[in-house]
Formats: sequence, structure tokens, C-alpha cells
Amino acid sequence: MVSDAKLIDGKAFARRLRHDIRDQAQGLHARHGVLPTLAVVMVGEDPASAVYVRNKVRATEEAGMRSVSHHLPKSTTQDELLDLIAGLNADQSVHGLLVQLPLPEQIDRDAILDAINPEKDVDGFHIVNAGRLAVGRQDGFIPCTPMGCMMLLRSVVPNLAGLHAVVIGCSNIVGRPMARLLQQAGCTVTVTHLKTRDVAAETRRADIIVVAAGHAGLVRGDWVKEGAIVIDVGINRVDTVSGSRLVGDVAFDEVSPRAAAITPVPGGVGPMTIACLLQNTLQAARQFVTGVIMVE
Ligand SMILES: Nc1nc(=O)c2c([nH]1)NC[C@@H]1CN(c3ccc(C(=O)N[C@@H](CCC(=O)O)C(=O)O)cc3)C=[N+]21
Repeated sequence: MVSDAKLIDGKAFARRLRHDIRDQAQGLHARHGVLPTLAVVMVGEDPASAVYVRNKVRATEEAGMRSVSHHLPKSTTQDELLDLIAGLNADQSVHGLLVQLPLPEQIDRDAILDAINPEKDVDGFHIVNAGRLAVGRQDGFIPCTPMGCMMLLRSVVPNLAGLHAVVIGCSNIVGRPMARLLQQAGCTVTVTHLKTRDVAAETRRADIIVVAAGHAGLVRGDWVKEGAIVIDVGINRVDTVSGSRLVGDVAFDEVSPRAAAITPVPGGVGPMTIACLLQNTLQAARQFVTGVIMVE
């Protein structure tokens, strides 16, 4: 691809971050004998989830950390999954723990997320960590995708204070935590959702647009103010004549001439999500070490 100053290279940013994390993980191991460890639990056979889980495991090991993965059949009951989580919560050698979503329909997602020890909740999906973020406390885990988006935004504009940000989508995983983080960074934040009357009217006023709608090509050229920064969280697989490819929620060819900076899909937010998962796993291991030192 031609080098383009406005393209935000999430892949390169994530590579550097993973390199730093590797150094820090080695330091922790050398000083305290603690090898940061991430447990990943997957239930069922969702092919996209299987790819993500494999990528997470590989990235964890490449960063010099340990990974433990558990793959359970689609027929797993909620109680069986809760038992596994209880065991991983109690396992002192495991610092970070995540359950890949989505889960099969017989399992209540919230019951599972609530069962994870919040101090191991490296996805930041536990209600306690969501609550910490909601009230502006700094001691929780921040969900990986919004954390990665903030890093990419700050790489373009270090000081976001006073900017108007529009977040499209209000899921607990991306939109809501994203809005909190932008607000804490001093942005004026609008969150649009399915009931919003005119999403384009909102985005046209935005200095920053973050879209996590899961709708290929939703954001069109004329939705975007000249000079805006556009962060595309969408990952949609679309069929082409020669197979399929990944596209975001932004009509990239229309939007990129107008934007001051824009993330591509793939190679934008996705790689940052995984790098931030490693960052949270390192944080969990550090907090484990601090806790051990405090009780000694
Ligand atoms: N408990 C849980 N935590 C998650 O963090 C979680 C989850 N469940 N369920 C599914 C989503 C999705 N997700 C992605 C991570 C990396 C890429 C990524 O690296 N994408 C590459 C492309 C990958 C490809 O080619 O398929 C890119 O955008 O460049 C994408 C998506 C994490 N998720």
C-alpha cells in the first residue's frame, strides 16, 4: 500500500506495544518469578471465535507470557462453565481470564461474566470493572477495543480535550466504555444507537467518529466533516467474486479523502484489541505480585 499519512497503522502500533509488553513481562518474571498467564475459555465451534482465540494465544506466547486455553463443546451447561471458571479463579498461576463471546444460547452471558474474578477480568466486561470505569475510577480493567481506540486517537491528537466525538453503537463491549473514555479525555460525546433519528446529522458535526455498529459501509462520505478523525471498529466479512474479505463499518473509499486520519480494516483497531489484552494481562500479573507482597 502507498504510504499515506492519514492512514492510522494499528498493526504497526500494536506490534510496538506488544514488543514493550514483552520487555515488561520479562522484567516481571526476572524480578518476581511470576510469568504473566492468560486463560482463554471458548465454548462451541463459532469459526470466527476460533480464529480470534488462536490469535490471542499466539500473541500471548509471542509476548513471552503463558497461555492456557480451554475449549468446551457447544453442549456445555452453564454449571459446567461456572465450575471451570471457579477453578481458574482459584488457580494462583492464572492472572488473566476471559471467556470468548458469543456463548451458546443455553448459557446466560451475564451470569458467566459476573462469575469471573474482577481482578482477573482482562476483558473488562465484569460489572465491577464496568462500574469502576463508569464512575471514573482508575483501578479497573478497561475493555480492550476501546482502550486500543483511545491509543490510536492519542497517536494522532495527544490532547483530545474539547473535541466533539460521536460514537455509533452503544454495546457494553465497545460503544459504552468508548464513550466513557472519550468523556474522561475531555471530549463532548454523543452516542447514537438504533433509535437515533438522524445519525448522519450527528456525525457531520463530529471531530472524532468511532463506529462500532457491525454494519458494512454504514458511514458514507457525506456523513463526515472535512478533517475529522475516523476510527472504524467494524469487522464484517463480505463475499466477493474471489471469495470473501473483511471490511469495516466505514465506506473507506468515500470517507478517507475527507478524513484527517482514518483506521483501515483490517490492520486498524483489530490488532490493537489483542495488544491491549496483553497489556491488561500484564497489569493483572503486576497486581497479583503487588497483592502477594502486601500480604507477606
Ligand atoms: N470475550 C471476548 N473478548 C474479545 O475481545 C472478543 C470476543 N469475546 N469476541 C469476539 C471479539 C472480536 N475480537 C477481535 C479481536 C481481534 C481482531 C483482529 O485482530 N482483527 C484483524 C484481522 C483478523 C482477520 O483477518 O480475521 C484486523 O482487524 O486487522 C478482530 C476482532 C475480539 N473479541
